[in-house]
Amino acid sequence: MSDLFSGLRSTTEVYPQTFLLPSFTQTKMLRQLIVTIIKQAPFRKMATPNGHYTNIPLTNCGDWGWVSDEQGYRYSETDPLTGHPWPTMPDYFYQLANSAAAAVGFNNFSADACLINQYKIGSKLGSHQDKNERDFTQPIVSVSIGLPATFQIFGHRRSGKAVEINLYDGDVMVWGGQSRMMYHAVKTIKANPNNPAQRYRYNITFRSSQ
Ligand SMILES: O=C(O)CCC(=O)C(=O)O
Ligand SMILES: [Fe+2]
Repeated sequence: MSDLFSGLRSTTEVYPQTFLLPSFTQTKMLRQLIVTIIKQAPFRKMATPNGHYTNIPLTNCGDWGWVSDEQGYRYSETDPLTGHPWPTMPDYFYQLANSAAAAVGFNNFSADACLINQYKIGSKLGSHQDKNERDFTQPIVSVSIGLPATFQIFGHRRSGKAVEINLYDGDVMVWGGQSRMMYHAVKTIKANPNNPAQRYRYNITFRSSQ
């Protein structure tokens, strides 16, 4: 683990091969880097195959970006909004993803895609699997910034009883191995009574897409 991202509280396995790394990172630099990224590739909702739009505005950085349109979900080397390559993944992001993965035993993680979601108060993310990547031996590394959230783990069923994990600014989750294909969701984001000025939650997921 690098000194930059050493955890303050202890790591827990919240579900088989799903790890919570509380306060693993500071988020000031991450926010600044997101500001730079969205100047080149703004947050946007994307059309979905069922004729709707994604609930959550999103963007990407890295060699590949997750995209959705009427045809389906996939990874693309270019931003459909601009036709340009996605912004380069900042080295700081790459180091963070690697050190989080390595901290829980995924030593060869190499993210080539980085999806950034923007949640406002009242928004949520429905149950889904992250399954558009090619190599399911590689984990997902997920970083929470801003407003708290409740992350739900359903396991191999889409719904039913969930394990609920509270996620706060700076928390990182890593899931891989037998959890890699788990169904997961984010419950409706609420205002933070400890910080009423906070308006958004950002989530960055690092993926090995190819
Ligand atoms: O926002 C989160 O914590 C999870 C996001 C997620 O599951 C996704 O982007 O696929
Ligand atoms: Fe996901």
